[in-house]
Amino acid sequence: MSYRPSKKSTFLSTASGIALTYALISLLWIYLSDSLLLALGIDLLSLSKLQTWKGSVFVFCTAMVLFFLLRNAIKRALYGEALFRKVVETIPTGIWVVDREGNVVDCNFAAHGLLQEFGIQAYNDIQGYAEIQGWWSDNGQPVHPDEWGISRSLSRGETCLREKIDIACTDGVRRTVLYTSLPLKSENGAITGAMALVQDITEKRKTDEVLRRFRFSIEQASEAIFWINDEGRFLFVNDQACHSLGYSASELESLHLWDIDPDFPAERWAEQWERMKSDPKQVFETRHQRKDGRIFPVEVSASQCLFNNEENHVAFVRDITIRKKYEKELEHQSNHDALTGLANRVLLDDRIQQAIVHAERAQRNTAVFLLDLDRFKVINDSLGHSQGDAVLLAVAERLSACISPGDTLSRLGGDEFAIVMTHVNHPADARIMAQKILNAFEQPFPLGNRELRITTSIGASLYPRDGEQSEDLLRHADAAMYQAKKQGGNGFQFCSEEMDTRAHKALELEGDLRQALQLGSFVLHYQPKVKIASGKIDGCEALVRWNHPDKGMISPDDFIPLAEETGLIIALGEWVLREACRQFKAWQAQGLPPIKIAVNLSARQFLQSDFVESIQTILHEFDIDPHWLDLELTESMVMEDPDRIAKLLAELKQIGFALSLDDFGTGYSSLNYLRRFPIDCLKIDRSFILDVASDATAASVANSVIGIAHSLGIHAIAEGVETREQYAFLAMCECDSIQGYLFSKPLPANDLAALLANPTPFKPTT
Ligand SMILES: Nc1nc2c(ncn2[C@@H]2O[C@@H]3COP(=O)(O)O[C@H]4[C@@H](O)[C@H](n5cnc6c(=O)[nH]c(N)nc65)O[C@@H]4COP(=O)(O)O[C@H]3[C@H]2O)c(=O)[nH]1
Repeated sequence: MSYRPSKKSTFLSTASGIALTYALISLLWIYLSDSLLLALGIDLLSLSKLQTWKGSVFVFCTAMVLFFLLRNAIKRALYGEALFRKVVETIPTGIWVVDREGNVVDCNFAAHGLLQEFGIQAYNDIQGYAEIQGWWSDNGQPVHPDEWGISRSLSRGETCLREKIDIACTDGVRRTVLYTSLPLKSENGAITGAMALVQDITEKRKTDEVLRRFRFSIEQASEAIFWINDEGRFLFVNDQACHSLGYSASELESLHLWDIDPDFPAERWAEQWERMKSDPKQVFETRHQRKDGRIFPVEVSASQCLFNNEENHVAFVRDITIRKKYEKELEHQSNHDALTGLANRVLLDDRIQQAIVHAERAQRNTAVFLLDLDRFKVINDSLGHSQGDAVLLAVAERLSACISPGDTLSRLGGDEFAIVMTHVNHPADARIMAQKILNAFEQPFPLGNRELRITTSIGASLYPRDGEQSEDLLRHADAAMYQAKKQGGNGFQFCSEEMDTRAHKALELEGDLRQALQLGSFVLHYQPKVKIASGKIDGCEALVRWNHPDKGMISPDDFIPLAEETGLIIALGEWVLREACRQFKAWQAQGLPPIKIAVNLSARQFLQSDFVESIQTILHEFDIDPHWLDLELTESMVMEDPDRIAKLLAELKQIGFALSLDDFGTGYSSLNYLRRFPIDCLKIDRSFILDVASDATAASVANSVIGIAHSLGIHAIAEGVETREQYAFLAMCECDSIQGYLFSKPLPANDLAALLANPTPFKPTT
C-alpha cells in the first residue's frame, strides 16, 4: 500500500532527534578532541599531523551512530507500517484508495472479497464502477453516478459517512452496503484522491428484517405468548399476554405461573416442571386469572426449549371463552329439543339409565311415560306449523308443571313427549301421575284469539317389571300409548305383554304396507249405491282391499289407521284415486252406463297442500269429468277446522266434484257450518241404521239426518242397510239412496260390471 496515513509529528521528532544527536556528537568532537589529545601530552605539531586521523575517526564514529539511529528509526517505521497493513487487511470493511482521476491505487483484502462477491472483475480503476448497474439511496430512490459517494468526494471534496445504500452489479442482485467515502488532500488542501470504505450488510439487513417481522408477529399475535424459566417465572411476555391478563410486561415478569393460574398450586411446580421436561410438547386446557380477578378458560400449547443454555418453556395461550360457550351451547343443542328446550331422545336415554341405576340402588320403581297428542297432525296441518309449534310449547309448559324435581320431561319429536318419573314406590304412583297429566289437559289451550281442546294418549312402562333397559321401557310405553290411542285417545294405559306383541305386529305390518305399495298388492272393490225411488244403481263406493301374500285379503280397518299414522296414506290415497279413474274408463270402454264413483279421503291426504292439483292431474290423465267422482269426507274431518275446510270444499265444488259427508251423526256438526259446506250428500252412519227398526232413538236420529239433508237441499244416503225392515223404514222417511249388504256387498270390478250390464230394479218387499 503506497498511501500511509500522515504521522508528521513522529516523522519530525525522529528526524530532529537524529540531527540533534549528530550535531551534539560533532560539537563535542570539535571542542573536546583537540583538548583531550593536548591533555594526553601530544604537541601541536603532532596534533596537526593527527588531524586526518582524527577526522577519519570522527566520520567513522558518527557514521556508526547514524547507522544505529537510522536503523532503529526505520525499524520502528516498518513495524508501524506492517501493523497498520495488518489491521487494514484484517478488517471486514472493503477499503479502496483512488487517485485524483479515480484510478484505484490500493485496496485491502476485504475489498477484493467484496468485488468478487459482487461479481465485479474490473476494479483497477474508477471504471470498475461501470459494473455497478444501479445505486439506490436508503429511501429506495435511484442515485445518478455523479452523486455516488466517491464521485462526490473526488469532485466536491465531500465526506459521506456510513450511508446505507443499495447497489446492483452486473449480476443484477441488489446488495445493501454501508458506504463511507472521504477525499484525500495534499498539504495545501488540494484533492489528491479519495478513499472509500464499504461494508456488505445485505445478510444483516435480512436478519434484521426477519427479526422485525418476528417481533411484529409476536406483538400482533392473538395468542398470549409466555417464556417461563425453571423457577416458573415469566421471562418474556408479548402484548397479548399483558392485554388478556391485565398486567404490564414488567408486572408479569415479576410474577410466577401460579400467580395467574388458579388451578395450579405453587407447591406442584417442581413436579410439573419434571413432567414438562419428559413431555416437551403439551397441549392442555386450564384457567387463567386476570389482575382484576376475572377467571377465563384457556388452551395452552407449551414447548420446551434450550435458550442460553437454560431450560425454558414457551407457551402459546389462547383464550377459549367463546369456544367454551359454543361447546356448551352445542352440547345443549345435541341433548335438547330446539323448539321446547326439553331433553331430547339422547338425553332421555341417559336419564332413563340414570333413573334405573338409582331405582336399583333404592329398590324402587321407575316409570317411563310416552305421550302422544290426539289428532295433533290435523291441528298442525290445518292451523299451520307456527301455530302447531305454539301448541307444542304450551303443552310442554303444562307437562313441566306436572313433574317433580328429579323427573325428566322430554320431547321426542313431533307431538310425542316422554316423562321419566324417578320416585315410584308403587305402580299406583304412576297411575296418579297419568291422571294428573290428563287433568292438566282438561283446560283448553289458548291460541291467539281462540281456544283449542287438546287431549293426549299416555302409555307407561315400569322398571323393573316391564324391562331393564331404556330401550325396552320406551318400547313398552310406546305399545301402551298406541293402545290408549286405539281406545279413542285421552286416556292412559299401562304396558302389557299382549300390547308388546301387538306393537311388534304393527311394526311388521308397516313394513309389509310399504312393500305392498311398491308391489301393487292393493285392489279396489266397489259397493253399489241404489236409489230407493227407482231401485236403480246410481253410484258406487270404491273400498280398498289389501291382498296380502300370507294373510290373504286384509280389511281397510286393519291398515288404514296405520297408513294414516305412518303417512303412507298419501301414496295409497293417490293410488286409490288413480285406480278408481282407470276403472271408470275401463267400464266406459266396455260400453257400460257411467256411474259416479265415491272415493274415501283421509284427513291427512285431504289436507295436503297440493291435494287439489294432484287430483286434477289424475282426472286430466284419464280425461274424466270431475262430476263422476264423489269425494267422501268424514264428519269429524271437516269439523276439525271448519273454516279452512269450507274454503277447500268450495274449491273442489267449483272444479265440479261431488262431495259427500260420511259417517254422519257420529260427530258434532253444527248446522251453521253444514250450511256453509257445499255438500251434495249426507251419509247416515251405519251404527244408526243398524238399530233403526228396533231403537226409537236411532230411528229418530236417522229420520232427523234425512230431514236435515233435505232441508239443506241435498241427498241423504243410508249405509250399512242389511235388512228389509231397515230399508222399509228408510223408504218411509224418504231417504234418497241406500248402500248395504241388502243389495250388495262391495264387489270386485268385474262383478259390479255384470250388475251394471244387467240392471234389475231393486224393490224389496217386507
Ligand atoms: N256390516 C256391514 N258393513 C257394511 C255394509 N255395507 C257396507 N259395509 C262396510 O262399511 C264400510 C263402508 O265404508 P266406510 O264407512 O267409508 O268405511 C271405510 C273407510 O273409512 C275406510 N276405507 C276403505 N277404503 C278406503 C280408501 O280407499 N281410503 C280411505 N281413506 N279409507 C278407506 O275403511 C272403512 C272400512 O271399509 P270396509 O271394511 O270396506 O267397510 C265398508 C263396507 O264394506 C253392511 O250392510 N253391513
